[in-house]
Amino acid sequence: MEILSQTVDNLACNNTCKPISSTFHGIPVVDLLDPDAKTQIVEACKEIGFFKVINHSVPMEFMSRLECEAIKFFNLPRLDKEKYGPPNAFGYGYRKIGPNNDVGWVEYILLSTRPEIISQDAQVVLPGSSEILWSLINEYVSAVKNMTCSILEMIIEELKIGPKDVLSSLIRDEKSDSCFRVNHYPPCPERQALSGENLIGFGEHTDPQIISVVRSNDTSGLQICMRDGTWVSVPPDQSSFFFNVGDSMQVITNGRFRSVKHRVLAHRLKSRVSMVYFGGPPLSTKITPLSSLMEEGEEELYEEFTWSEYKNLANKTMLGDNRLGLFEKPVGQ
Ligand SMILES: C=C1C[C@]23C[C@@]1(O)CC[C@H]2[C@@]12CC[C@H](O)[C@@](C)(C(=O)O1)[C@H]2[C@@H]3C(=O)O
Ligand SMILES: O=C(O)CCC(=O)C(=O)O
Ligand SMILES: [Fe+2]
Repeated sequence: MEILSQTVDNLACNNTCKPISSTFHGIPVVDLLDPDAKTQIVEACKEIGFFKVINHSVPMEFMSRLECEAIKFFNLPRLDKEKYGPPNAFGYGYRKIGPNNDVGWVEYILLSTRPEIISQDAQVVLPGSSEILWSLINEYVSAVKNMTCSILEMIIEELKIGPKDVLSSLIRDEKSDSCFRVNHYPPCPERQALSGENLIGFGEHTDPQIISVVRSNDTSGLQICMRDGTWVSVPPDQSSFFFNVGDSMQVITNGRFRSVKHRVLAHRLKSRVSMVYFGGPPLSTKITPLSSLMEEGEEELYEEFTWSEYKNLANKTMLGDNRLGLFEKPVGQ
């Protein structure tokens, strides 16, 4: 009990957070049927590193069926779920996020999307009775991956560099080190709700990959950090997708696109369920600015690294650390 109450206290959002404006209505919304969609996506990646996509190709039933099955899994008794964890690096996780003592008011399933790992995970991570959950995850991930590839191709077209599949081929590659996570944030405890504090569901961080795609139920909680350091709440929309620029994309564009800092606060009354696809390249990929994007005389802002090096380093950091900062070149060198 002692440990539990300590954990809860550690999770309270403290005063180091800058003031939060209420729900933000300025999130860029990109309608994929709009002829200007490509321009809007690139603009959003530069300005905020975050945008919402509507009129996409993923059927609503893929999302709602997966959400239903995931809720059934999270409703299992704790001991049953814990047979599939703690995640190493994949599996069921409860409260603990990553390998370095980060905690959140969250439970989750974390999976690789690599075919050989995903089939191995199927036995380890999910209960035999969850074959349905398993097939819904596969169906969902493959649809979201296709949509993500189209977005990456639109970005390349808008930047007027080629070839068109220079980024999408990385996440279509069968060795692509992409992963998928289903998060469940239970309502925050009564004690916390009464004191007026919000619990941190998932602490502030940037995603290390190229791009991440979030879909959630209708419960708010996701917040993004704007350029001036203020946190704004993203209004939930269960039929849309929210794209985050990741650290690797910031490097690939030599700082033109912004890897957005984000976090999740637990809701007082309602559960939040989110599904996040993280598009990552094969482990051996060199993460460097696209040469076709670089202007004459432009200097690379980061030291060269491979995705495997970055991932290994990320696993040694705390969630909120500035991982990319470790690779920044001193200005003027
Ligand atoms: C604390 C950590 C969890 C994390 C690995 C890390 O050491 C730092 C990055 C974290 C993050 C954030 C985005 C994704 O949710 C995630 C799967 C990822 O690739 O990087 C998590 C990692 C994790 O939960 O293992
Ligand atoms: O739950 C969410 O909306 C976002 C979760 C997240 O940022 C993550 O899993 O990396
Ligand atoms: Fe994230």
